[in-house]
Amino acid sequence: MPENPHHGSSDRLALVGKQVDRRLLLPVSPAADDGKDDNGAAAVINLWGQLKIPDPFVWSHAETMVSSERELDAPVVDVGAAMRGGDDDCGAGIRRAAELVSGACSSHGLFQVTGHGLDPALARAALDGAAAFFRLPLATKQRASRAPGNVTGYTAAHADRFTANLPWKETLSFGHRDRRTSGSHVVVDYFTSTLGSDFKPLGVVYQNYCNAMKEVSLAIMEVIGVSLGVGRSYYRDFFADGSSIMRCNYYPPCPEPERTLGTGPHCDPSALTVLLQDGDVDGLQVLVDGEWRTVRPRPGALVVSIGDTFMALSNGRYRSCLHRAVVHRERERRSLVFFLCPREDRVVRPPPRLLLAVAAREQQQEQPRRRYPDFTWADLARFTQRHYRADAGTLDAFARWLGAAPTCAAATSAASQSPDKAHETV
Ligand SMILES: C=C1C[C@]23C[C@H]1CC[C@H]2[C@]1(C)CCC[C@@](C)(C(=O)O)[C@H]1[C@@H]3C(=O)O
Ligand SMILES: O=C(O)CCC(=O)C(=O)O
Ligand SMILES: [Fe+2]
Repeated sequence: MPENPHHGSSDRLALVGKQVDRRLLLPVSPAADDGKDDNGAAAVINLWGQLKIPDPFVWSHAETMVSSERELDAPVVDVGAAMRGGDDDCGAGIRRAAELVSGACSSHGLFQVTGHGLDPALARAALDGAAAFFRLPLATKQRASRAPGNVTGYTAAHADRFTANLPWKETLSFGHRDRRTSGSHVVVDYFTSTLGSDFKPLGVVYQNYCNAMKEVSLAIMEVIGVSLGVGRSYYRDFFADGSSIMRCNYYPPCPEPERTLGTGPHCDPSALTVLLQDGDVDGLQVLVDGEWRTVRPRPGALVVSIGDTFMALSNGRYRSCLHRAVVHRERERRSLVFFLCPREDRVVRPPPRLLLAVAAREQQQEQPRRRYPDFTWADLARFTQRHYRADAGTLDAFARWLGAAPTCAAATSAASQSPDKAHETV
C-alpha cells in the first residue's frame, strides 16, 4: 500500500450527488484530523481506500485519453556554462546549450537541464518538506488557505474554485521576489505569517530553494536569448526583478486513475517553468502528435518548459508546452514547480531585435506581424484567477479578451508591488 499515513484512517464514504458539497470533496483526511469542522459537523471525507472517485473528479474521455507508451523526446541540456556566468570556453558551452534549447522549444517546448548547481541536500529538504506539509492535519494546512482570486495559498482539489473537472491533488503556492527588490525573506515571511512561527525552518528551505530556482531560470534565459539571437542579457534582464510563483503539488493515490487527472491539460500562463519530480514516480506528460508522452524523472535533472508569457515574448517562435499530470492507483507523487514571471507591470512584447532578425532571415522589408497584443503579467495572472481556468487555450482566450475589453485590462495593469497582492484580483 502507499506509504501515506492517512490510509485507512476512516471508513466514512461520501455520497456526492448533484449538489456539490465541497467539504466532502477533499482528497485528504489525515489521521490526525477528526474530520469535523468547528461546529462538530463532518467536514472532510476520506477518499483513501474508497473504491470510486466522486463525480466532480471525473474528467471527460477526451481529456483523460490514455498515454502512449512512448517517452517524450526532450534534450538534456547542460546549463553549467551559463550558471558560471563567464565566457570560459568563448561561449561554446552556451552555444551548444542554445542549439538544443532551440530545437526543443520550437517543437513541444520542454527540455531537461543539468549543470544547474542546485544543492541536492536543498532539493531533498524541499521535497521532504512538501511531504511533511501535506501530511499535516487539514486544519493546519488550512491556515494557509488560498484567498478568493489569489493564486497563492493552500488548496485541496481547487474545490474552493471549481465544481467540475476537479484535479486529484493538493497544492501549496507562494510568491517569490528578487532579493534585491524585496529583501531576502519574502518566502520565510509567508510561512511564518500564514502557518505560524514553527514553520520558519520550512520557510527558510523554500526561500533558499526559490532563490536557487531564480538563478537557474535567469541562466536559462541567457541560453534562450542566445538561441533566439537577441544576446545573453535581454531576457535575463527582463525577468531579473520579476515576482515568480512557487508551487508544491501533492497527488495522492487514486482509486480510479484512468477517470481523473492530477492536473488537466494546460499550458502554464507564466514564462518559464522549472520543475522537480520526486523520486521515480512519473506523471508529467506532454502532448505531441496527438499522443501524451511521459517525461521520465531523471535523477538530478530539472524539467524546464516554456509558458504562454514566453511564447508571446518570442512572438510565437517558442511553443508553450501543452502538458498534464496523471495519477496512480497505488503511488502518491510530489512535484515542486517554480513559475518564472516578469514584474507585474512590465509590458510583455517581443524584443525589436527578435522581430528584425526574423525579417532579415526571411529577407523581408517589413517586420513580421505581431502574434499577440501587449499585456502585463498582472493582467494575465488575474485573467486566470478571475475569468478563465488555465488550459490549453489560455493565451488565445486572453488575447481575445484583451481585444474585447481593452479598458478593463488597462485598469488592472497598475499592479501592487507586494508579491502576494500581485496575484490578487480586484
Ligand atoms: C498563474 C497560474 C495559474 C496556475 C498556477 C500558475 C501557473 C499554472 C496554472 C495552472 C497550474 C494550470 C492548470 C490549471 C490550474 C488551475 C491548476 O490545476 O492548478 C492552474 C493554476 C491556478 O490557476 O491556480
Ligand atoms: O506535477 C507535475 O508534474 C506538473 C504540474 C503542473 O503542470 C503545474 O503545476 O502547472
Ligand atoms: Fe503546468
